[in-house]
Formats: sequence, C-alpha cells, structure tokens
Amino acid sequence: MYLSRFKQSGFRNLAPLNLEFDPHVNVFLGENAQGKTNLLEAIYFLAISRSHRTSNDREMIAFGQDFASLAGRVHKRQLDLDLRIVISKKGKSAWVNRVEQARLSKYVGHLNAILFSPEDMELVKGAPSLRRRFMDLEFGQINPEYLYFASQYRQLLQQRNNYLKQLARRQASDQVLLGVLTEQVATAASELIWRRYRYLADLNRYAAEAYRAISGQREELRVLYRPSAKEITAADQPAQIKQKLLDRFAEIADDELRRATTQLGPHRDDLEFQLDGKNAHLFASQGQQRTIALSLKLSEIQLIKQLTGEEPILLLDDVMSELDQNRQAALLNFIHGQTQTFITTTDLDSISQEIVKQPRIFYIHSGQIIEKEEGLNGRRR
Ligand SMILES: Nc1ncnc2c1ncn2[C@@H]1O[C@H](COP(=O)(O)OP(=O)(O)OP(=O)(O)O)[C@@H](O)[C@H]1O
Repeated sequence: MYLSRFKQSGFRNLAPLNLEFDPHVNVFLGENAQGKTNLLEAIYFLAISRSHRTSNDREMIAFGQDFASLAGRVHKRQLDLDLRIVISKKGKSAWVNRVEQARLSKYVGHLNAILFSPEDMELVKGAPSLRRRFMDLEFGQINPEYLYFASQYRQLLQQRNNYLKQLARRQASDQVLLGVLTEQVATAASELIWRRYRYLADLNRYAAEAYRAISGQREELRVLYRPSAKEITAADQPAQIKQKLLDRFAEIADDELRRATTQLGPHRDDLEFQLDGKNAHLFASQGQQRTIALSLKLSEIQLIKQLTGEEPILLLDDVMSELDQNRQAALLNFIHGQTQTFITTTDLDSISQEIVKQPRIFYIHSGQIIEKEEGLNGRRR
C-alpha cells in the first residue's frame, strides 16, 4: 500500500498543505525544529489515530487553533481509500471514504505504518512503558480486537484503581463491587495478554531473521513476554490466563488495598530481549541495541505483510545518521524498493545513495514544505 496524497491543516507548526508523494522514497530535508518530525507524526496519526510521542492529542493542535485535520489517499492492491481524521479539543473523529466511523478501532488498520525514530533506540534498555507502548501501537493496528480490548482494559483498570482508592480511604466498603471490577479487569487483561503472546510468536521469527541479516552475525535474537503474573505462560488460553490472574489477585488482595492500585496485569507486563539466551537489557552494546530496535521494526513490516497481504508504509525519523552503511544496506534489502518510505534528515549526505536512488525531496522550513526539483544525485526528475 502507499499514500499518494496528503492534506493537513492545523497540525502543530505545519502550514496547511496538500502534497503528492512518491510511491517509493520521499525525503524531508530541513534544519532542526522546522517541522520534519511533526510531518511524520501527522502521517503516522492519519494511519494509527495516535501519536508515537504523546498520548495527549491536544498537544498536536497548532497553537491558537481549535482543531487539526489530516486527510490522505491510500492505494492498495485491490482498492483505493480516502482517510480523514480530525483532532479537536473534545476528541477525535475519523472517516473512511467520507463515512464517519463509529469507533476508532474500525478506522485503524486501513493504512498501516511503521515508524522508526531515535527514541526507539531506548526500546531495549529504556523504561518498560516504552515496550508496552510498542506492543500496543504495533499489535493494535493489525488487530481491531486488540485495540478494543486495550481500550476496554484501560477504562476498567482506571475504575478499579479509583475504587481501590475509595476503599483505602474508607469512602467505600463494598467488596462485592471490587470483585465485579476484578473479574472484568481480568477478562479484558486475559484477551490482551493472549494476543500479545500470539503476535510476539510471529514477530520473533521475523525479528531473528532481520537481526542476523543486519548484524551479519550468528547471534540469535529472541523476544520474550514477561507477565507480571509469573504463572502465565505462552501456552495458556484466555480462560486460563484469566483464572491465573484471579488467583493472584486473591493472594495479593491486602497488598492492593494498602497500595490502592492494581498490581498485576498487562499495564505491568514487560518484554525481554535476549541475544543467544542472554538478557540484552543487562549487557547489549549501543550497536547491538540499535540493531535489535531496527530488527523489531523490520519484523513488523513482515508481520503486517503476513497478516494483511499489504506492505505498510515506513517512516524513518532522523535515523539514517544513526545507521552505518551496512545497516542502511540491510534496511534497503529488507524493503526491496517495495515499501513506501518517508525519511527525514538534516543532511542528505547521511543517506546512502543506494537507498534513495531517485527520491522525491521536500524542503521543510518553519513548517512550510516545498518540493525540490532535483534528485539526490543531481539528476532532474
Ligand atoms: N501544537 C503546536 N503548534 C505550533 N507549533 C508547534 C506545536 N507543537 C510543536 N510545535 C513546534 O514545532 C517545532 C518542532 O518541530 P519538529 O519536532 O517537527 O522539528 P524537526 O524538524 O523534526 O527538528 P529536529 O531535527 O530537531 O528533530 C518547534 O518549533 C515547536 O515549537
């Protein structure tokens, strides 16, 4: 799939725009703080209905504006689609072919996008919340049920936490209501955890392949799910996961009341990356961490292809200068010139000529975007 046209108004510092993209490679060139990341974020938001860098949608509305509007035309093998999403101070609304979607989970998935940014280098050693966010963003866009259970889980978890606080402050005493909330939280949690295991199993295969290709080494990358309820295993079905969670909730009831917050579940689970069976969190070098992060992103492209039959679009935010020639070449091999790619950079020389033989180049300055007429190698398009 690819994005042929993109329109926006009111998004961060970007001037209203109506751009036509190349089906292969598009490069956005500009100095720091001109709007390159904002443009990639806008394209990502059009696809996923969430930002990769903030969970506060309001932040993305341009200063002094009431709403931001993003629209694009997507070409797939069998059909073309018009997508539109509007972010206002009250929330967001989304349209597919001018039909408003009742739920965002019905909208997400029409345009798949993988974004790779310098912050992804933190995936291995950074906070667990980054790895949970990674799963939620990637698995949510390939499975509407995942999105549905994730949002249900978030709401139920908040209700349960609020109720635990009321119990702790003795503003409530109904243990039966706590039991009902616990049961509901465990149901949504089990569906979410079960799907995380499922997609990680597929992701693992592709990630190991990508790691070998990029590093040129024989080290074996494995990604493991680390549930906060340690009894849960990859072989469990949702019903078993739910029962194990309920058993653990019963065991830690006093502790939860004391702390007035839910101690177990997908919001506390984590991922562990292993190289040849050793925990990468503890020993991986900068280079190995970078290769793990890139392998994960590339494996998502494969996973999306496997599940949807279509190539997602790839957004590379200022990462080319972080990748040496070999890693850039491995990246090139993986995308085979088939994946529509958007690259931001402050310096065209940081991009291997091979990757971008004849890209479409856009200059970004103070949120204004203009297309450059010549390709990287000076030839006119
Ligand atoms: N809601 C908003 N309204 C208007 N401007 C905003 C908003 N949010 C961020 N900005 C502005 O956008 C600019 C940053 O743009 P962006 O993050 O895209 O930079 P960049 O070109 O990617 O730079 P770098 O190379 O440093 O990452 C800043 O000047 C910031 O003040």
